[in-house]
Amino acid sequence: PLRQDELELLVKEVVQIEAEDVTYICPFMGAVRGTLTVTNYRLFFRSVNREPVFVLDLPLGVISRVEKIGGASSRGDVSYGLVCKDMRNLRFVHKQPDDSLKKSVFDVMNKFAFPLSNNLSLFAFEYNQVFPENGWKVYDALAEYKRQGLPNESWRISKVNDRYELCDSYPATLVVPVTVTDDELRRVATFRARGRIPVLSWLHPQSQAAVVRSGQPMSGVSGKRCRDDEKLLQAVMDANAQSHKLFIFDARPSSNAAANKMKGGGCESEDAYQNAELVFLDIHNIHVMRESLRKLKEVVYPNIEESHWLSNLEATHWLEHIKVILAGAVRIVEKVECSKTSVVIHCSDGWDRTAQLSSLCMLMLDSHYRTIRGFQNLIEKEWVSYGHRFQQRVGHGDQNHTDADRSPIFLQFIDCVWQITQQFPAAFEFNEYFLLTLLDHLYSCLFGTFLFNSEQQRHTEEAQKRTVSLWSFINSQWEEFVNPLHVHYDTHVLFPSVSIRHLQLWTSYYIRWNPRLRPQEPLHQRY
Ligand SMILES: CCCC(=O)OC[C@@H](COP(=O)(O)O[C@@H]1[C@H](O)[C@H](OP(=O)(O)O)[C@@H](O)[C@H](O)[C@H]1O)OC(=O)CCC
Repeated sequence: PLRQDELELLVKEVVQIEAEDVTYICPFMGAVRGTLTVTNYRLFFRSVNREPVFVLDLPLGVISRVEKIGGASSRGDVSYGLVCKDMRNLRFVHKQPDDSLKKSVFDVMNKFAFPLSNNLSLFAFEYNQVFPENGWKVYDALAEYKRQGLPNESWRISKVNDRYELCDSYPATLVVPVTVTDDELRRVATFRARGRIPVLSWLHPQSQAAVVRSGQPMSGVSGKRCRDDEKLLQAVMDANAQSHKLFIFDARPSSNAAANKMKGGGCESEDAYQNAELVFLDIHNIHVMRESLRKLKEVVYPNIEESHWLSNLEATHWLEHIKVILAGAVRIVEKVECSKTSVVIHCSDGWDRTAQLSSLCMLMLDSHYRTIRGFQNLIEKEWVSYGHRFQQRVGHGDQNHTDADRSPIFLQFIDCVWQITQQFPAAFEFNEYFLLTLLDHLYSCLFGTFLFNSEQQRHTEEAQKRTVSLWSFINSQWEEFVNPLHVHYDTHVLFPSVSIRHLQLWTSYYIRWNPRLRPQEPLHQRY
């Protein structure tokens, strides 16, 4: 590849402004003078009069907010802070242009960093690079269900959501027990949060035990029941000859499930679901997770206070949340694999914690998802097609950085995947660089894969025609993302240890920008 320190424009990428006398205030090296170039996709800073040259190459989508720090100094210098979504903050000082009419480089940066707030479209809708493979074809729901041996004598493919009229955040293709009719499904949809009815995510190839996902039952404070919902869950259980029990995993703390009753939500009562056992997994909500990452960023960037490192890390609760999510997924895997029992996973809405749990348990249960293409399928299925609200959780191109619906749920999932790769280094076809690249493009707004909230929205906005899939790019340089240690075992089920002693802070991601700490060296060995 070309030398990284030259600005290499992508197709449709156009320089918007260039400023000569800009100084980057590096927290580690101090002031670095250089030129700052802003394009419709990225910010590119290159030092002058310095060996080796220092470069910052940042997709504008990573910027969470640009804030002016203080007014112009006596010498007309203005200082700006760029708070980023990828665990770093950048600080620049720029000589205010003499005639204030001229747009400053930061005004231009603001405009292209927040296109949605400036009546511009995301760069992904201009970027039309052609790759050897069309990544939008990587995932096909029917092919994936066929791979799982579906439909079969117990499970059918329903078209009840064909034009998203049953549930606008679900995919058009749903798998349900053969004994439940579409009309019954429509009645169940009125009883489950946002119409997100219990549907099949994964079927065990040997035991036929099922992993089913859904939104919470809208039982409310009065404990309303829905016969069709009860029949559906009974049919899920009956579809598995191996077991006379159904485990319902409610991802939430039981207190939150109770609190949701006030808003009409709630959980399955054991008298209404006689053959079901209800288990709460104590995973906190999106607000708790957003706050936890905010605290983690504070303790890792820019400086790591050596003396209180471990207590500061513990105080963020980040690794505690990772542990609880992994522990929940392992409990589900034990039920499905060892007890051959079918499970239903839900939370409040069924698009954050439920997606984390269903995708993590499928990753442990089915080695297909541990291949590069299989993992792409897993994300397209359990996250993209089942309506994880990527746009809302990330806030692509939107300047409203205080939006309480933003939350690092997908990052948390990738962190959990990374933890499992550390415990089973040969079990995955992909490497750490693959996971880091995915996260970079969660924010970059270069590809269409993570830009929407639902399959319906993706169809309406013709995402597949108007944007490039991240998988087109990934699969065009496949060898970069392969794990050399990988050995494929078809029927290997992974049971990761979830004790906090075996979990690690993912320093290659969270402490990526502190050059003094070489990420390949685990942090705890340094203190
Ligand atoms: C008095 C009014 C009661 C009330 O507002 O209930 C609302 C709940 C909000 O429910 P919670 O489950 O705590 O929080 C919800 C979940 O995080 C859900 O994700 P998921 O898909 O993982 O479910 C998000 O989509 C929702 O935006 C969020 O509100 O708030 C709480 O339960 C907080 C209790 C500490």
